[in-house]
Amino acid sequence: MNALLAAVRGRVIVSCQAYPGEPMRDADTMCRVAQAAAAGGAAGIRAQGPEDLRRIRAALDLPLIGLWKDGADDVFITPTVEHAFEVAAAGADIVALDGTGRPRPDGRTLAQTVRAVHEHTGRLVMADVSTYDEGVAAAEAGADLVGTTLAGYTPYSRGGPGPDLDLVGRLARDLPVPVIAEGRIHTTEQAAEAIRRGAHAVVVGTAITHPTSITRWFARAIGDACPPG
Ligand SMILES: CC(=O)N[C@H](C=O)[C@@H](O)[C@H](O)[C@H](O)COP(=O)(O)O
Repeated sequence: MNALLAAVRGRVIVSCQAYPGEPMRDADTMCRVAQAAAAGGAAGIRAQGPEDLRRIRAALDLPLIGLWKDGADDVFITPTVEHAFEVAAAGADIVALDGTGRPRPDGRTLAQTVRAVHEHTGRLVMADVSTYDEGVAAAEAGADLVGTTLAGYTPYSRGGPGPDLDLVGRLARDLPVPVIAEGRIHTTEQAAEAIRRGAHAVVVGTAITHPTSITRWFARAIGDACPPG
């Protein structure tokens, strides 16, 4: 097995991302968040945007999954080959990209995109998918690993408050490549269950690195528990 994949096997990868307009949307801040996650035992970091990736690459010697969210269209995770090349140039070891079957803005197929990343950058490709069929197709298209990242984020996939652990289990059982459990994993129990179901590694973002969401969860729970009056 590839050394990078071996290094994250059975471990947590922490996604360090802030959204446009948020107070933590700043490369130095994201780098510090990544360093804090590393101190807690993160086996790898997932981060977005060339600037954040460059900063994190310079500060940490951990496997780095990079992506670039761009565009409001359906395909927004590293939508074109040019985005993928930039992500690789910024220091990502693994380029994460949309692995659904939807049309890509540059007109390339997923297989053509994966091949281009392999040939021009030598990096591994993580295909972010939303369904079982997309996972199978992504592995056939040459993706080195498949993530359940987009489950619940396409109009035709299953959403819900928690992670799609059934999807994780089915893909892990059937795919010839490692499956990464990612998306709405909010508790340690869910993360452990993903590993039990065969996930190679677990990516956790919001529950570790997004204080606004975490605060909202507590505020809502306390509000619901508060007696009226
Ligand atoms: C759908 C989408 O755009 N997902 C993004 C992918 O990089 C991130 O916004 C998520 O935070 C990441 O996938 C981790 O998931 P969660 O934050 O639920 O643990």
